[in-house]
Amino acid sequence: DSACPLVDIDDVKGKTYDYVIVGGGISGLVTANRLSEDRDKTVLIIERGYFDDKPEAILPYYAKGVDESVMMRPRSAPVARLNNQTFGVAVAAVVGGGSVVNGMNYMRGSKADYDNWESLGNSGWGWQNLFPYLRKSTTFFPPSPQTVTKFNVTWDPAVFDHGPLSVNIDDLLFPDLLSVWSAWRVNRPDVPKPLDSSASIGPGVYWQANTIDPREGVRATARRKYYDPICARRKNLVIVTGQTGREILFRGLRATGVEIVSRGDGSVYQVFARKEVILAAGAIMTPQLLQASGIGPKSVLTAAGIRVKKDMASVGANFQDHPTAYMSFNLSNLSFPNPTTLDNNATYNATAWAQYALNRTGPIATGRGPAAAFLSLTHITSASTAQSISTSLLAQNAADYLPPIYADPKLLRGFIAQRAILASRFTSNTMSIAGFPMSPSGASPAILFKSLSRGTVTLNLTHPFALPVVQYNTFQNPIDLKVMLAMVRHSRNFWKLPELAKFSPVEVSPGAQYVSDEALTEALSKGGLVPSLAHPSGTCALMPEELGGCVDEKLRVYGVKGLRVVDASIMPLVPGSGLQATMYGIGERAGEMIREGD
Ligand SMILES: Cc1cc2nc3c(=O)[nH]c(=O)nc-3n(C[C@H](O)[C@H](O)[C@H](O)COP(=O)(O)OP(=O)(O)OC[C@H]3O[C@@H](n4cnc5c(N)ncnc54)[C@H](O)[C@@H]3O)c2cc1C
Repeated sequence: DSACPLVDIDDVKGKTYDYVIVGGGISGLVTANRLSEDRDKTVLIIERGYFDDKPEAILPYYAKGVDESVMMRPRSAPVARLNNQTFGVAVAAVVGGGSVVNGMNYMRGSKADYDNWESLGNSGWGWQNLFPYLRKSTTFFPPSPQTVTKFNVTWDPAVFDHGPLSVNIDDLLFPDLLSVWSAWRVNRPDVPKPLDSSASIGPGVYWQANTIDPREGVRATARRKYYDPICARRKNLVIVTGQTGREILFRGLRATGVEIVSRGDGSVYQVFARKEVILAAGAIMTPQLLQASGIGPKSVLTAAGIRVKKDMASVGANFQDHPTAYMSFNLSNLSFPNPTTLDNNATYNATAWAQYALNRTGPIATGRGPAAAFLSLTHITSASTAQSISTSLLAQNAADYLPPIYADPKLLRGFIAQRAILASRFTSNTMSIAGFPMSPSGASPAILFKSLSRGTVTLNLTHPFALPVVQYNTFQNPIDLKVMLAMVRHSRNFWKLPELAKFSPVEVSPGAQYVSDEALTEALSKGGLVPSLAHPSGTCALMPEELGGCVDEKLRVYGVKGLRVVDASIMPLVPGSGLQATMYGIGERAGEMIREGD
């Protein structure tokens, strides 16, 4: 299926295409697929990475780790409130982008997450408008009837379609999952009927799908599902690999093409866009490319010696991710098999690989986490605490807890608009603020979905074409820490439930000895807490320009012509979920919108 002709760079140099897309990750490949449905239009994708056919890119088993050979890992700037640690920033560089290396969890945000986008002044970007595209991208594969019955797995078939991306719920569910699952549902009359998280219902305890094709037992990637099946037939779609788009070319303020540097020999050449240049390089690299091309904060561009084409503070601001406390517990008396059996039991391991070789099923064809609790602030604290957090948030002088770029009045106005929406959601039980993936192994991450702190992505001032400077600014806003501490305590209390006593859970990280706010904060800030779950977003936000937006409702970059952004940079507020489901939906929508000349 991947017998697609590899295009030589010499065939592309100096040529003109209708659309030039920078980045062949999720959004780039989905957009390209839909654009090239019109055979009269030519589409070129420029991708920094290469096609990767290693087992790591194909077997679901390998999602337990990340194949570093296809990653760029810019080192973040020190994070002041995490003991000045620096962190490797997860940026995929491979055809298929994040979909080739990610954890394969397929989850959509809740309705509220997308409605928040619309409330920021982005008409047509609420759940109702986005849902058809989320749905359109997917085909759902349930587990076997036996598994469905034994675990009472539930989902709503109406939220899936017959789209290119196969998503499944694993057939292999570990027996102890039943205990953990029912413990999450104890004392939770307010949590809605469990479904699959793709139903976007809001806070609750849900099954969650994986981007796996169970018919072949392989990871379902943007490449495998949106590129391989069409590449041989669509002569109007071309991808060049190992090529980095380093500067957008302009005639006046109209984008006319891209300057490219070849990873192989460093040669530099140009390609041209008759209609549009489309950025799909992801939330870390797109703002870098915009800034390197003269679109970004004047202060940064001037300091880097770049001529300002459009002074825009929003490029690289509003950076959000999901800080995560990797809590863990030692569990005893686990049933057989459990999530650790594959690594600990040689016989089971050998049988699993044999089963995979025979018919592509079993543990090697299985995803990582079939279920998670998505909780609101009122769930993890109480209605009155949530109210007081919301009130104290609104009472803050916003600029006190934001990076210096927010001296820009539009950016500050935009943040204050975001804050008003989040503060009201904090008390409403419509939006998940914390995620707790569920595994009967003792691994118990606590994911903060709704940071109020904002990071930045900025050019390396002395080497503008090098990897950018990533400032997470985790916990700059003290409310984030307050919520994270509440989440850690919530998780501790969870593992003390009588329903889980048979496992005799013992907290290993951060460690039960850390009790006070101060002790817990110190322990977390020295280790176990990371600023990112590889969900960078927001760095060229879809918002009105007077609120510090970067792209308009048609994803066009403000102030210039012929230039759009379609990747995770556009999310004005990060959803309470992994990002890939939303990125497939945005790619679908962008492709249709651009094709129809909107
Ligand atoms: C390790 C990891 C685990 C994750 N786990 C999950 C998960 O379990 N569930 C979930 O929902 N989400 C997960 N995600 C997030 C999800 O995969 C991303 O949000 C999603 O891929 C973003 O899509 P995108 O189109 O914005 O960017 P990407 O998919 O990252 O695509 C960007 C592409 O642009 C290319 N590129 C960058 N710069 C240039 C340039 N200058 N020139 C040419 N090409 C360029 C890159 O090589 C890449 O292929 C994970 C991500 C990672 C990295």
